[in-house]
Amino acid sequence: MAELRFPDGFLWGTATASYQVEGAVREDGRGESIWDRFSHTPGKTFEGQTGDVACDHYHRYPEDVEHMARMGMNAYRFSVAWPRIFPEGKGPVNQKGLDFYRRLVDALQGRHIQPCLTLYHWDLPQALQEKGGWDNRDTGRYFAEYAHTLYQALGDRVPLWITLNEPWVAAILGHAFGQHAPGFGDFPLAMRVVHHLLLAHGWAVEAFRHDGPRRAQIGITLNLSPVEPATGKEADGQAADLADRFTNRLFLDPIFRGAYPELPDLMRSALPQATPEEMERISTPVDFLGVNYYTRQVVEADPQGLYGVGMVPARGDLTEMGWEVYPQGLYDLLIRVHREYHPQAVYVTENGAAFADEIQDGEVDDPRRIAYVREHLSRAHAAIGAGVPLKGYFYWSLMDNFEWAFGYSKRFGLLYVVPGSLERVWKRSARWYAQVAQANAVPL
Ligand SMILES: CO[C@H](O)c1c[n+]2c([nH]1)[C@H](O)[C@@H](O)[C@H](O)[C@H]2CO
Repeated sequence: MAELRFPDGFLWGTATASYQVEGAVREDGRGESIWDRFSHTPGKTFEGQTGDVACDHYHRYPEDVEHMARMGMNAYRFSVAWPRIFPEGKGPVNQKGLDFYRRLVDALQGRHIQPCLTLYHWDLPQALQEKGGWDNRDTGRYFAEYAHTLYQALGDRVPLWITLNEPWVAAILGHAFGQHAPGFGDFPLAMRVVHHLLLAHGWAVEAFRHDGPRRAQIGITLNLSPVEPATGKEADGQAADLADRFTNRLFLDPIFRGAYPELPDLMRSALPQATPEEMERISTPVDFLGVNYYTRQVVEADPQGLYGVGMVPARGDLTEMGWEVYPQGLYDLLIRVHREYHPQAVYVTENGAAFADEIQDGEVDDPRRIAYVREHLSRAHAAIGAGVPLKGYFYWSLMDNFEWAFGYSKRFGLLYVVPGSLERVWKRSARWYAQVAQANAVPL
């Protein structure tokens, strides 16, 4: 049978995040996070749903690790809840919180699954938010101390470390558009948060280089998407260039080039005046870039739009999130990032889709998810053939979980999570993905 073989040692994993799967939000000394506060604020999430219980991964992780092992996964990307380690964001360590992640890493290693640890996937301790959150530079210092604590506790048992998950989403959706925690609608604030998150990333990488684990690697995960103009008109091309600067290059340029991209005056003036030392720190070299890819953006010149940019509504094959299924975008993005930013290594740290999954007689047949993953993996394979140092792929997500403001209404998982019982049921895509991982090849 025709197949696309991947390089030996390629990582096949799934991804989750603490607030989306763990639950147990009051257990073993965990402090409140900004997502506890936000999800409990009326009107912020679908039907007021919260991550209080989520998938109860905090207690069910042994079963979940067993599912990963049965799927033949050799990697698992998860995030640590900062408020479990420092309930107040700083100060004395909560040992019980640290012990949970030690148990999780033990379970993964016991099944030969490489941990890939994200230090920050949006669940900032609420106590720090009350001191200004990411608008306060000190938060970045506390983040580096939190990172250092984990480096010491887990060290080389975690081969891959990610400082931040999608700082653009944390900054812009959380502080400019108000759709995510902490729920502000203040653009200048959001641009200060962009800079402070990048400083936090730099401090955490410096701490890693200074006395972190020797054989492990550190990087950052960015949400990236190709931006295309709706037409060949010059105005649409300019809109696409601006959208690319504001979404992709806003983080790629500081991290890999040590400077922000040219931005419109209003946007630029909202960024704090960065000193050369700060840009040096932000661009402390990383070992890899994590790419979260879901879809492309198509934009047009629109005087009513933000900075004159209008998003063209996606058409064609759409997921439950309304995102266009556009596998070619993954190839285009990987090639662009490789040629323009030259990361030493790249991982697809998230790629996946929500579809209207239904369980019937204990079965979940999800052919669209199988097609989605097969098409994206074929583009990833082509990118490797074109020279991109792609070392692994993490499907989002291991299981259906708390999809932020959408609550549990969007199912991305390979495992269907039964409401109420939280029983995990393999979707057909889980069995398909297991075959891919075990063969290290995609059947065509
Ligand atoms: C445009 O999609 C973003 O890159 C993106 C999509 N996703 C993400 N970022 C987040 O990293 C996850 O926590 C979400 O659950 C996941 C699915 O929505």
